[in-house]
Amino acid sequence: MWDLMKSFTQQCRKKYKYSCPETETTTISRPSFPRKVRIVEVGPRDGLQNEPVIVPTEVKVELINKLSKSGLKSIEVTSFVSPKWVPQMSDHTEVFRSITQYPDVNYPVLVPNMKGLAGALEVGAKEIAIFGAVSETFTKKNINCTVAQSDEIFRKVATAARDKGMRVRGYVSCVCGCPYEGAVDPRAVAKAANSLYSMGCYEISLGDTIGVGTPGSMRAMLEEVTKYIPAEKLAVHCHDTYGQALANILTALEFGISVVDSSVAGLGGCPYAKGASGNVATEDVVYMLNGMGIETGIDLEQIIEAGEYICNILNRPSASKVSRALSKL
Ligand SMILES: CC(C)(COP(=O)([O-])OP(=O)([O-])OC[C@H]1O[C@@H](n2cnc3c(N)ncnc32)[C@H](O)[C@@H]1OP(=O)([O-])[O-])[C@@H](O)C(=O)NCCC(=O)NCCSC(=O)C[C@@](C)(O)CC(=O)[O-]
Repeated sequence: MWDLMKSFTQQCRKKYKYSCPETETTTISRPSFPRKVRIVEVGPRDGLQNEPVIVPTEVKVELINKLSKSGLKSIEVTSFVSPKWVPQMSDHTEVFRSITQYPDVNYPVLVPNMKGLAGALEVGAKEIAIFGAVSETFTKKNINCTVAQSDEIFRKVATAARDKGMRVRGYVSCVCGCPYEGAVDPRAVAKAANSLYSMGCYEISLGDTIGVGTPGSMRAMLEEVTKYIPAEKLAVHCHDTYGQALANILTALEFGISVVDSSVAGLGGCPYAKGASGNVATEDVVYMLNGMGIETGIDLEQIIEAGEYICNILNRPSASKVSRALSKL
């Protein structure tokens, strides 16, 4: 048994390139993680879009203002999608116009088509996010078209937005699995990410929309995607349905990825991915990164306070383990 364990350990060392001295107390050399991580807060959009009861505009504005004070540099504010499809985001214009914008913070908005881009331009947004997916069924349910059609639409949107001087971020959904089609081929993820990259997206966020990924599937997917897109142009967007999000983020950090999407209080889910829970909680990501000595520039207390604020309004406990643990002290 012991021999078997020893040979397994040696295989793992080779595979994962750990260098361990053969002594009684083996120390595993640390993979080189990024020194700094930028967190993209998606709670006000990805988090709230799934709330069944309409959240008052002034609450959304107050939440975003609180988040702006925490040191976050990127807060996805709302989406300019069809109000028939996602009524919760129908106050996008008022929300965007009412928030206090800090000069060193980006306030991207999600845009599905040219009509959405027109709305974003009208309010003076400087950054948009477009969103593709690997799976045909998810794309049909989410934006009512095929993957090829969505590529065409987003290429037009990205070109027009960049012509107007806007920054464009791209999402790929279902990178570790699709709620309708199941397992996803990492090569298909690389193709979708590359397509967004070729449209001029400055960053591609890889979304584990239903949170089924594990460090194993995340690694396989990232190995494929990083063949085509440098790690410094990638972000990860991990939902925490199966409790794997922090482990998956750690895997991404090992690849040199230094941008992580997260949602205050772990709010959210996707209206077109039944059963998917919220994004990983921002509080939990910041706590982990603090513990690893990785800079985020974010004040954990202020994020916790913003999380408590929205949870009190929604009348539910926070999905952040860190926030729950600290509230018991
Ligand atoms: C794409 C459409 C519009 C197609 O929807 P459609 O019904 O095929 O569009 P249409 O062009 O036929 O238009 C239908 C109606 O919507 C209007 N319309 C059309 N576009 C807009 C617009 N931009 N803003 C406002 N109104 C719009 C349009 O004017 C028309 O109004 P009517 O003539 O019937 O009165 C629709 O499917 C849609 O809005 N989908 C968005 C769904 C969504 O927001 N999903 C969640 C975000 S994705 C996500 O959460 C995943 C992510 C990004 O977080 C990453 C991850 O976790 O994986």
